[in-house]
Amino acid sequence: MLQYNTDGTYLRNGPGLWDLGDYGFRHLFDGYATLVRVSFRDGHAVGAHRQIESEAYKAARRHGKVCYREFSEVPKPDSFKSFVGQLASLLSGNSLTDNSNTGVVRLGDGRVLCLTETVKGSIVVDPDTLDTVSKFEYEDKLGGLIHSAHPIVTDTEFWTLIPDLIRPGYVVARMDAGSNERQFVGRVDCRGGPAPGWVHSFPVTENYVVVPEMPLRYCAANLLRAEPTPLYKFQWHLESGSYMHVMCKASGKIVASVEVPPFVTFHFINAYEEKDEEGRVTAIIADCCEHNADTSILDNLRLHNLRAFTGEDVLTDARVGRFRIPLDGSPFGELEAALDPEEHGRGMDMCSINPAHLGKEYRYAYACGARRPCNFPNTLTKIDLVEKTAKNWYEEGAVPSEPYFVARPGALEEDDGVAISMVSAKDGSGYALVLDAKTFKEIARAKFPYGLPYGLHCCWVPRDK
Ligand SMILES: CC1=C(/C=C/C(C)=C/C=C/C(C)=C/C=C/C=C(C)/C=C/C=O)C(C)(C)CCC1
Ligand SMILES: [Fe+2]
Repeated sequence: MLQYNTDGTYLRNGPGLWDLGDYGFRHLFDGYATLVRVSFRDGHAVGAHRQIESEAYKAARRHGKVCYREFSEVPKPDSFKSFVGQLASLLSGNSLTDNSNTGVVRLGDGRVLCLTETVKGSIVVDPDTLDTVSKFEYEDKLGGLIHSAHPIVTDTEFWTLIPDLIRPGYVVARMDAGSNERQFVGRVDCRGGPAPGWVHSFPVTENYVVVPEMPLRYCAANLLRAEPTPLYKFQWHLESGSYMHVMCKASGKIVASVEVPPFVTFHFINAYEEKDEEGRVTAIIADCCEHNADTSILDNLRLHNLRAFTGEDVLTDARVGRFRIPLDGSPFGELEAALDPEEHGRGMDMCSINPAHLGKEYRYAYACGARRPCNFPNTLTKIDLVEKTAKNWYEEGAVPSEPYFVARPGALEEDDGVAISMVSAKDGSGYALVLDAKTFKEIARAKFPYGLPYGLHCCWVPRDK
């Protein structure tokens, strides 16, 4: 029995199936999407899980092999002729996967959408039955084969970033809730390197969209390769420089474009406008889970490494990277740790915040941290960005997923609510864990009758919506 007074459904998406008969994927991000739901009602929790019926998943089941280009694996060409065919289908996007194994969002109109980095991998699901309902197709002419896996979604709108690999840059687009038509807002041209930097996510403030350009850039040649390269579909171009661009949401104009120290991030936490005493915006503050400009995290997340913990501390260090992007025309921005990374064991990823603070000044972030030695983030951490401290939850041998913040209905304080995570216990069993977001102490746990695979991102569907 759960003593928890918010009714609704917690959904979590992630790559949950890595084996096809005798064949096993090698990277965490390749797995076919598994959707999990935990519905809270009158103090009770009921759970379910289901595979998302993407074309890539169905074809793999049918043929017993990889049939589309996944994060690291590609279908094996049977002959040179078929390789040429694959090349053509890559350019048209036909061979790209629609395995929507990364995020799940509830749109303003109530539709629930699972997402990955390919545009075609946007799939509408039913949050109650976990049925795969339909493809989500854009009804506009913006095109693009890939996009940021994390759009910014509110009750009224949807912001997305579309990298342009032909003319290196990014298109910023917005869409009204209830619509399938993105509107072009503006374009950012890359300042360095042969291709745009990987944009798994990006932050916004009330008035601006922040476009990161990191030196880990898409690589057309690696997209074509049959075997995974050390950086998969990407390449590290330290010489290209790293930049942060700021676009005005209303006009689409770039109001700042600064060079920053090199960085590697997948997940931005939040951003807000810094103001002076007269209320003028002087800078943009943008926070992210930053991997100390080291791409080894991608290697850390190979299944071979994740399944073989030897007791050695192999998880690379990460921090809350805080960018300060001045709006006074200065050419450089700053990047520093927002708090001492030791506070969260130098592990930092899979973050959430109180959505009421999206794009605004905020104090708390929830994420996965580390208790060392470890090969994967193994704690839940609540970051206090004002006090520069962290509260940590840890259970020996357990692997928790993203702590997802859900506000208490009627909450006035930023941390009045719960953080929900799904935990794989040391013995292989699993449970949903509900932490009081204020104290970061356990309120409840609901055991599953069986263990579930690791998963990535979450959303919350309130019961009366
Ligand atoms: C399928 C294609 C691609 C796919 C890219 C995908 C599926 C990217 C997924 C990225 C994810 C899930 C990133 C999550 C990061 C989590 C971290 C760092 C957690 C750390 C824990 O400490 C492209 C690569 C876009 C190319 C086309 C084909
Ligand atoms: Fe992500």
